[in-house]
Amino acid sequence: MIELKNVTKSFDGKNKVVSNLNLKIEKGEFVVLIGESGCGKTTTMKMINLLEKPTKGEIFIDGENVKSQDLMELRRNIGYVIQKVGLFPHMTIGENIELVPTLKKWSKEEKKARTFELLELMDLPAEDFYYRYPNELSGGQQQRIGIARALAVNPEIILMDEPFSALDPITREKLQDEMMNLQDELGKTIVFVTHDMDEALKLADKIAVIKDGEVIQFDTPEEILKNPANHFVEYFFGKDRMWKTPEMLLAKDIMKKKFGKIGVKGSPARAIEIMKERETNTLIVVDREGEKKQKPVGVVTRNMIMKNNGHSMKMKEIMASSEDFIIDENTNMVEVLNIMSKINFRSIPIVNKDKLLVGAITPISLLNIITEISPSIEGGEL
Ligand SMILES: Nc1ncnc2c1ncn2[C@@H]1O[C@H](COP(=O)(O)OP(=O)(O)OP(=O)(O)O)[C@@H](O)[C@H]1O
Repeated sequence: MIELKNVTKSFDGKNKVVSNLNLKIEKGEFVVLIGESGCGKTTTMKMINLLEKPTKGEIFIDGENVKSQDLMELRRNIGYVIQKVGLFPHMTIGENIELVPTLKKWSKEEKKARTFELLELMDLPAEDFYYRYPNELSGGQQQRIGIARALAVNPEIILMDEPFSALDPITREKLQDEMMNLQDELGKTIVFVTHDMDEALKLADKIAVIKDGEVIQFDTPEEILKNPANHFVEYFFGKDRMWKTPEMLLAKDIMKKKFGKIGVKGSPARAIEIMKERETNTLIVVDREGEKKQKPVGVVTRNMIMKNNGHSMKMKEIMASSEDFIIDENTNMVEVLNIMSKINFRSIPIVNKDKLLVGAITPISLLNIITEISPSIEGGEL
């Protein structure tokens, strides 16, 4: 775990570049620092491995103050990747990756085995790349070497300062995907600086939005989009961004908590009554009456009731069984729309992990969410 406690940094003794900053990064978390140019992202990151010294405040790694650690050891044990990868041109790729293992006095065999392993991990055939020089590699390949080098001694923590920003968009996206796979596999604690919102939303477990050297929101990408801490965060990420990333909208964000429902033993007459009260043509059928701990078992529409026309029948016989279309509350909007397109009624039950009914999605709830997140509609242009 990395903890920054009341950290302040001033280069000139007057202006605070980082101001009383607090941040707690859990083990295995991928944290992205984002903010406008000059807000203090890089300085914050550099203080973690003491490339910059805090003017005030303390930084702890796994509970130990970084100040009390041997500086060289500290830096060698934290992987560091920067934008211009900084490979030494006169050294082979193998030698570049083996820099820290050499400083740590690993044996030749150990170093080579590890470097081969890392090159394969980076999808670069080791037999070939090990012996090449940096200028024989493309920008994307060099950046992969930079990551391999940062991983060489298998550090728990990796700091990455805009590592992909000098790359073309396609290579950049490819490396982001690789980074995500790598993180799934290795589970490192990663602190990643970027000013690219899409990159932050894609990679981060948590995003720290920094403004004037202070963290103004530290949360998951979903929360930052759904509940921005203030206008700056909302403006910074763009109000319509949520709409561009519908996979971040979950059923629980869209669903209505109040909706028409009826027990399996309810009569058609009672169903029609509830439909009138609720001004709806569709009800969720639940396993038992009462407000709590109900499980959805089906959906009934006015048409189904009319077609059956048997007043003595119960909902159980009339309803469409919901086995195929019950949606978990954490299902994303893209999947919700997909499921809704396959059914021919207008209300769909949402359940929690215990399969209990927690809400319903209807066309109205979808419309509400579109209105909420789409700036053009908000402007009254509909
Ligand atoms: N060594 C230094 N000496 C003096 N001022 C510095 C030094 N390093 C950074 N600064 C200043 O501190 C402020 C924050 O810089 P920093 O590099 O941390 O910002 P950033 O958020 O990473 O910016 P960018 O996105 O443009 O890289 C800037 O105003 C910068 O000019």
